[in-house]
Amino acid sequence: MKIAITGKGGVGKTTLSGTLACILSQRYKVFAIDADPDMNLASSLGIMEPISPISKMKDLIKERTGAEPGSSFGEVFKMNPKISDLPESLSINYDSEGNLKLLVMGTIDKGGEGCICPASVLLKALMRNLILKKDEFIILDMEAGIEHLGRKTAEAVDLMIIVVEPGLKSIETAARIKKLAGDIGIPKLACVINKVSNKMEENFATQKIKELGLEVIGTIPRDEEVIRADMEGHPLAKYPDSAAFKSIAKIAENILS
Ligand SMILES: Nc1ncnc2c1ncn2[C@@H]1O[C@H](COP(=O)(O)OP(=O)(O)OP(=O)(O)O)[C@@H](O)[C@H]1O
Repeated sequence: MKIAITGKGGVGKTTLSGTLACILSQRYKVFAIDADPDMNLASSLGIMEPISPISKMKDLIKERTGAEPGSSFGEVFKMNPKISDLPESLSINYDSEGNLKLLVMGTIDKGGEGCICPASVLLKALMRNLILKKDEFIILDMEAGIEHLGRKTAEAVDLMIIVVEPGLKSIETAARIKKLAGDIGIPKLACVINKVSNKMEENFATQKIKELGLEVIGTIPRDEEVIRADMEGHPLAKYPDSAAFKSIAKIAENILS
């Protein structure tokens, strides 16, 4: 199953992605893909060493596409680089059993819309390969803009989760994501409400999401343990008794049911 996690900046996409990946990897093979420019997924898994994103692997980009990253406009390079071996060779094993693997995509400094440069061609090909070919769980931590998924890749995403927090800004972003997701053919959308402090906030967000015609598949409370885990550089999965972890475990069950 392929799950893309999106939403406005700072709503908790990475916390949800990392924790869901940990929970699902207890039963399934999981590829966690960091496609968010902030590249925080590794630290939400408790991996503190710096990781070089694929977008910055100059030698690899040159070897596979035949061109230097950032090469000048008009340079000829391969549009269909060979990438089938890369998901395994470039991923970082999170656990000793190899059930949870992490891939950090990185970002391309775009010169304009729809940048076609060697690095972006390689990343897109890699994403397509992972999403279309792998039958494991894929958890894709994304930025709010989802156009770069591309229509063909989007069709292979089974579920897109939009994370919202109680407040109109993240709901407005959810509305925009819903429209884009419809445009590129994402088959199923659902919302998770994060950072909920009380019933009033939960009711507010639930009502707004309903008005958008979206389903809520879970609510995560605002929880000091999430902040503690973040400060200590631990994954939230290290705090299985925390209210936030338990709520995400329920969301995982919901997804699997
Ligand atoms: N349920 C929660 N309770 C308390 N704090 C939370 C909760 N969820 C997330 N946070 C905190 O909010 C901040 C943003 O979370 P996170 O990095 O997961 O969001 P994001 O949407 O991935 O952000 P970005 O868009 O910047 O990548 C972090 O400091 C995190 O610890």
